[in-house]
Amino acid sequence: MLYAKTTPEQKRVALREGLASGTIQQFPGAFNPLSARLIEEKGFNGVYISGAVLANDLGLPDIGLTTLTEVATRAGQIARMTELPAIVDADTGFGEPMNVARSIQELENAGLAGCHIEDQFNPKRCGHLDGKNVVDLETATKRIRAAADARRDPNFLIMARTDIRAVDGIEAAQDRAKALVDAGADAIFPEAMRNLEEFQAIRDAVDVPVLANMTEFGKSELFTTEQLASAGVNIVIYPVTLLRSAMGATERTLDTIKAKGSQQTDVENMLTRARLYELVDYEAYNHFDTSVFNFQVPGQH
Ligand SMILES: C[C@](O)(C(=O)O)[C@H](CC(=O)O)C(=O)O
Repeated sequence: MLYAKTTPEQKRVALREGLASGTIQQFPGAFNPLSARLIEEKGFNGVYISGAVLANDLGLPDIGLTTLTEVATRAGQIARMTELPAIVDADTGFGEPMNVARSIQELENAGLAGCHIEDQFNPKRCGHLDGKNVVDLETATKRIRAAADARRDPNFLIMARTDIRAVDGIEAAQDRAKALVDAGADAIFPEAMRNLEEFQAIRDAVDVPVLANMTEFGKSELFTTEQLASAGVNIVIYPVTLLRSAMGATERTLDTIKAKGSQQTDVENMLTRARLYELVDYEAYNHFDTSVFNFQVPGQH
């Protein structure tokens, strides 16, 4: 009950071990702390916290409008509710390299296991839209160097995301990935790869873990974990998938209520009261007194 028992330090070790395990790691995107619980219960390796989801949840587009405080606070609320490691989308790092350094320390404080910092210009765009721009190599590597230098826990994972593929092509993405690793990145997130060969090209260029972003309605086909693993990918995120599913169900139920005057026909698709209580561990709270204070008071037996 209450928050996770696993400490942020332990989660960071678990993330590193997972990445080194040789098994592709699956990180679905939680859209709130409760969905992180479900991700854990279903046996996934970790929780992804998407910048698009955090922005969209506030009714905003994903163009860099959210602040470090908002992201760290919400990501922390999600991370503390699961025993799994959580990694968060830190966009461009929320400013200049010095701001990036502070962002890393705040995300460590919030209990995250790692984050990714990207090389887009501000205002950033969704990685799967056209018309993106990337910063020059020096600016991109400074962000990563600042991030790597700032962390206090050496296991906090600094992942470099590059959006350069859409701007300058796959060879430029390979070159940039190499430079970002030289600057201190622990892993590479090559955004908007067109096919498995492109993932393989990044894999061949670097010797750190490679991430695949399996976001729907984007530029990448939705490959299976088996396909991705065969192209050398180590970790896959499904960033907006659960928000899209939940909002799809929400829209359908609203339409049902409107059309039929009742939600009755949708009830069978809902999480039951019992299941919801199970996810929030209701029973444990009910038994708090008996489990915590179940000892013999001296002199009273
Ligand atoms: C990964 C991503 O940055 C995110 O915010 O989750 C987005 C996801 C999306 O918009 O589908 C991205 O730019 O790919």
